[in-house]
Amino acid sequence: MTSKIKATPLTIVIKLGTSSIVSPEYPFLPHLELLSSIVETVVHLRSLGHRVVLCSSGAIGVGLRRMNLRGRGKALSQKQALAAIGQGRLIALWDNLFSQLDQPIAQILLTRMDISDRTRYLNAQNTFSELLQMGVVPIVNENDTVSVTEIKFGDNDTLSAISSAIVHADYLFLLTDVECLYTDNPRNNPDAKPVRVVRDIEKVKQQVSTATLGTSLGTGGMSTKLIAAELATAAGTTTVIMHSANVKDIFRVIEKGAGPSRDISETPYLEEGPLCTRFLRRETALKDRKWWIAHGLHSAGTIVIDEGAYRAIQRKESGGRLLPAGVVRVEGPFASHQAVRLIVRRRRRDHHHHHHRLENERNENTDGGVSRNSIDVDESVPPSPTRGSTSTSRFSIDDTSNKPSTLISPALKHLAGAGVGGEPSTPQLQPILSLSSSIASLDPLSKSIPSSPSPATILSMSNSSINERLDKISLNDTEQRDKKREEEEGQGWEEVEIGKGLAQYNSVEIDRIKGLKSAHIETVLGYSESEHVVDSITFL
Ligand SMILES: N[C@@H](CCC(=O)OP(=O)(O)O)C(=O)O
Repeated sequence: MTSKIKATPLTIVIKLGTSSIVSPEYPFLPHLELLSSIVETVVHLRSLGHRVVLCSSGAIGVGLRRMNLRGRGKALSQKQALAAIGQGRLIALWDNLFSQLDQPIAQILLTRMDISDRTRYLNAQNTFSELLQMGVVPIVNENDTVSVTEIKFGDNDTLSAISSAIVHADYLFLLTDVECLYTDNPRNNPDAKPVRVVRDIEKVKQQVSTATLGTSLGTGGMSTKLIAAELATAAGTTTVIMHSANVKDIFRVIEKGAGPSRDISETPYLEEGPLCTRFLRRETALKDRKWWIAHGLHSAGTIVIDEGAYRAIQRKESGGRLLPAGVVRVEGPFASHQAVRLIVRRRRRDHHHHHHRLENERNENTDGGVSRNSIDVDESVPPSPTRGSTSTSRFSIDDTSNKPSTLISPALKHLAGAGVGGEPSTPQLQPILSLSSSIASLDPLSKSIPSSPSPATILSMSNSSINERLDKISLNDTEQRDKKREEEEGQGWEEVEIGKGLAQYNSVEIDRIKGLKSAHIETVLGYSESEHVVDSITFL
């Protein structure tokens, strides 16, 4: 299989979807042969000195089998109950298989809330690190029992990417029931070609439609895999989509390595070897804290800045901090020290010509809907729609490549949810309501945002009325912002999301001092905590 010589130790995350763990139809039998081969691979990787984390879905599927049910029902509570039934048995199954080869495992159940809170994030990181040092294989799943919409990752592809960032993984393997990303749906289009290497996920997302619902049990699909790849590569993790039946190819992939190079001439070997799609990690990975701000932390509001401010905050001397003078608009409510999205408002750059140029480029470079600039298409391999699997996965690729490209990072769109749209099949993260971290720390909100309840009002409301109220606020905000944006776009302006940062004042305060020099902060607010309104800025 591979040499016995110890390799440079790598940290490897392997994600297995529900379809790889149980059969998608009643009676949801576990794929024991496949699971055993995963276990052998992981133990072999460990014997070569690598650290391995497994991200395992399947709790609901195993729960269904235990209860002898035919379907999981629609209610969230039903899914949660089934996950609670199945998770124990799922981990017992893994423990059983791993213990045959004397490999200890650990169970890690996470929710998005654990990632949004810096202390909990660091605690999770410490636990992972300790386990890996002890030679244990952590097995991660979403903590479905407590994971309601507001705090859900939604799919384990995203969870595995976040786990990869937490452990600073070198590789993330997304094992699924197709071999790789294709230029089109190989089931419907015999000319569909495998995509071997992806250097620019953003381009691929614009050019390949990946609207897939995943299997009947899983929630992921090709689109969530691209989002996961975007998150993981930003954290410095090379991400690989591979058929779970080909799990032993992992050795060949890591033997070849996959540097961050964007230049195909530097990595020609990547186009050969096992059939899979490799997303090359970003040349400059975001540092842990910056990645966490950009992707782990939920943003509570938005600050729109002008182009001058955008130029200023890009300079090193700014220290990644924003002065109030450059603020054009504030969308809240948010408290000081909460994360905010940063958007630059700028004149449209010859939009018409730009659009046409993009169209032309797309037509010139496209074969089966995918540009050759951003990906490498394998002409030699015939399309082979899934093998060895009874899965109902719809690998997709209905063509939506002509849709206008979004100005907002799809990864953030997926994670931030409210107010920035999202793919219909992807669960959205709603505004997180943590009474301890968000509401209790809200500074008094002035009457200048009439729709915003005061903290006292919020605290006296029931949880459901708080949620309703916040939903309304964010809906109003979203509607207003969309309307304003439409008006402005018509007048030759556009707004582009550029990053995130930590607010130094609350939304009402920043609204009052926007456009002013820092020296005036004290005069207007009666005090001045900082001359900056946003700190720790992280660009997308
Ligand atoms: N956490 C849930 C499944 C989440 C999910 O569906 O993930 P996936 O099968 O990877 O799309 C479970 O263990 O059943």
